[in-house]
Amino acid sequence: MRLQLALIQMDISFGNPEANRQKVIQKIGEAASHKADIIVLPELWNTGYDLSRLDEIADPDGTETKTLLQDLSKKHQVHIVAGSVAKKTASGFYNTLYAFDKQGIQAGEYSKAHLFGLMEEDRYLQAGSRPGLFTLGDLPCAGVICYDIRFPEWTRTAALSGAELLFVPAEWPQARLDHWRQLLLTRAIENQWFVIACNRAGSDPNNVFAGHSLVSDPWGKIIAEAGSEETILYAEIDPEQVAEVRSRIPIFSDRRPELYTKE
Ligand SMILES: O=C(O)CCC(=O)C(=O)O
Repeated sequence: MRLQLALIQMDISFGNPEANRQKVIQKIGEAASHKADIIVLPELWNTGYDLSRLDEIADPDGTETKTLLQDLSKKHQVHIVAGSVAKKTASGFYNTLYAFDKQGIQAGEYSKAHLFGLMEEDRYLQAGSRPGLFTLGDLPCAGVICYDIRFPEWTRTAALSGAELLFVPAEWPQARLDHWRQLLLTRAIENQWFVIACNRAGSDPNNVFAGHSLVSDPWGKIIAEAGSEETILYAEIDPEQVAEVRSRIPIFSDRRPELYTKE
């Protein structure tokens, strides 16, 4: 069965969760009316990178985000990979992805494992340490966030755990657009899965962001790619292509894990 994807490549209002929340409600409504099966949001869509004000603006325990996205996925009968939000907990702040199925049930939660020093995440955030595995309907999925795609061991771990679709919410800067595209396609080819990457558009006081959300098939072929402007990127995929590519070149059964034990 083919699936319709909608990636919401939005600009994010710096440090203004209420404005971002209103935009997310409107964009999810628009994507749902295009008959999307899965809607994807970018990284830190509630606050942007206004990290020094997290105490004031991060979502306490993610409660507001979870309530909103549960309601929207149920109302529109659509799976939502809700990008990530800044979350405030008793043990500090996290950059956390949530996923909800069409019934409005929370399917997954993942906190960014590799913190990006160039954007001061290591100063303000705590790192997650659990993999982001979840199921939408009967689709085995994984989520990682932005800088995480530079760590092939981490995405390989998710593929070895059975994921066939990788979701990547991001706030990736324009300055390294070439890395973004090459890393995403490489992660797709080496793990023979779909890569569904939703970046933000626009800029904040410190960075201009690249946009260029993209969807790659398990062969590394780009199915859809956005430009740099705010948009909703639509793409159609056939999840059965994963099994077909994995049987054509059987890298998982050809692996030699006994050779890969440097650490
Ligand atoms: O790795 C990069 O070049 C960008 C990463 C990034 O912007 C992030 O993790 O927020």
